[in-house]
Amino acid sequence: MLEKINPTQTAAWQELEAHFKAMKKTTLKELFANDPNRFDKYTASFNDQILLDYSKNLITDETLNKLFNLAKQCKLADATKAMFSGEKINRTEDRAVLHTALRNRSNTPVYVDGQDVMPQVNAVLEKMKAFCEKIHSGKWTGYTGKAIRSIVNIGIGGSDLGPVMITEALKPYKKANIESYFVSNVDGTHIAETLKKLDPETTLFLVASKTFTTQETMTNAHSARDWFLASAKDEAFVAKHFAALSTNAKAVSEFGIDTDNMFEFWDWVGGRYSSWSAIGLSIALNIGFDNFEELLAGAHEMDQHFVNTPIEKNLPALLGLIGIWYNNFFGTQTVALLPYDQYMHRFPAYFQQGDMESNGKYVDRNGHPVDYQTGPIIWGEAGTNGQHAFYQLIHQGTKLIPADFIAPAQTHNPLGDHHQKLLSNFFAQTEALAFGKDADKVRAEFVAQGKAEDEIEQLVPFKVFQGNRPTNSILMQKITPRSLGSLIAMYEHKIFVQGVIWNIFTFDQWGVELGKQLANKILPELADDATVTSHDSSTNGLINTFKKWR
Ligand SMILES: O=P(O)(O)OC[C@H]1O[C@](O)(CO)[C@@H](O)[C@@H]1O
Repeated sequence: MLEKINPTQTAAWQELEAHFKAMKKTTLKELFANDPNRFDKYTASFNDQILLDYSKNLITDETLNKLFNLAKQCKLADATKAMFSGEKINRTEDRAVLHTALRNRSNTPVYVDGQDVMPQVNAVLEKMKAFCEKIHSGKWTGYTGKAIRSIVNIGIGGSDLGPVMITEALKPYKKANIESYFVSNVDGTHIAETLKKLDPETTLFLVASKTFTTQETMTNAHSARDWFLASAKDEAFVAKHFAALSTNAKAVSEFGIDTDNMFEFWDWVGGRYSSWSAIGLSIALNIGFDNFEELLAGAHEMDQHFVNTPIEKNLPALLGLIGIWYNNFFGTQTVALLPYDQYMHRFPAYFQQGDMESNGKYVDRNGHPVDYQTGPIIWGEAGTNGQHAFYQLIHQGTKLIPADFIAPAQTHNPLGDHHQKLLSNFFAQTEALAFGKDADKVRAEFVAQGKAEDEIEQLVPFKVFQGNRPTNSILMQKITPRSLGSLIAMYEHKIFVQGVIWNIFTFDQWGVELGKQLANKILPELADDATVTSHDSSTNGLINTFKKWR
């Protein structure tokens, strides 16, 4: 059951506030100096695939115990049970939240409104498998009898970011005879530039939209259809080149896609949690269905870990609670996700939606504005590119930025000493952030270089690194479909843990609606050149200047 507990009213929160005052002056240097076993104590591993080192955080046993108490007092275990068992914890939409059922490889029944959802989940997976086989074997042919070579996923938000991120992250597993493309932006440039690379005879479009009403996706899908028909001429051929991934069968058939070519999912799958559903078809086509199943298996293993592992060794819970420590007590505003793996370059963007659309809420589960901070701003970039861009501010800026460093021990491209160099940066950065460089060390370096004393004293302040910047290191053995599935599920559950404690509804996203509504109101106003006066002066002025200049 999902209770409505104000976290700030719990005894644990009050204790954490008092503890924070005592901890404020502690440094990572002291914490490590006082405890030679800190690494052993503050690491948790998962299946020999993922090692979470959270020792470089401003925490002690006392901090962790108080955070564990907070989780208990906010009834995290009950909320977890409620989610996994199909309770309608997404109350503002009256929906269950069951992305975990999509990857429930143990096949235990999961009930929504008294009905086991597993038979339908498995049936869609079977349909996806059969479809992948037909495409990969060349049995599925286009309107001129040629095999399909290009897959274009048309979707946005959760119907795009997961497929893009996972396809990129798993590029080493890509099927040789398939090229994947992703079109999301309603900016005509996105589809126009993509279509330039395609041959209508060998292209399959996947229209990916939970609702099948999203303006961007439907506009792009219609443009793709027009482009296709300009060559194919006959609407009957659409069935060979368009498939739909959706919950909305009626809208799919109205668009003209044969419902035989529709891969279904359900309202209990949130968009940003939907890569495990039929939305993952573009992934399965790219890496093969067996690898897609591996992804599901890895996520399922993390689900089992999350449900069954005591909180002290529970990776998602640890990440979530340590995140709360910074967000709500240190007052940090952001979290950087920094994957040291080029294939993972869209990982920060993926969890930007995953986290910010989930926990970017100021109203609690009672409908009252909160008087504490909720979801952080998520951002990041692949290492080492980020180092040469924004790390200056993380090292020497005035803001405290907790960061997760993620890297695989094994590379898919063992080229010379590239990977050693990459990983030496991965290790060096968290060391530098934690321990910095004090004035004495800076001075000693200058002296060794033979610099004059007055010059040294002028430069010292600029060269000091205060350190004490917290990080998590997430070392993976290798990025494979299975381990990536586990990693994604770990972050999904981290978000869940935080949403439970903040007493917010993590699985709705009403905050995206107003902009959509207003855009729909403005769209007809752009149809002619008449002066617009129906808005505020800024909006009127911008629209009228646009009309003059276009
Ligand atoms: O899959 P759909 O229904 O096209 O929605 C796309 C995206 O739009 C959103 O509703 C936000 O605008 C996301 O939650 C969702 O992932």
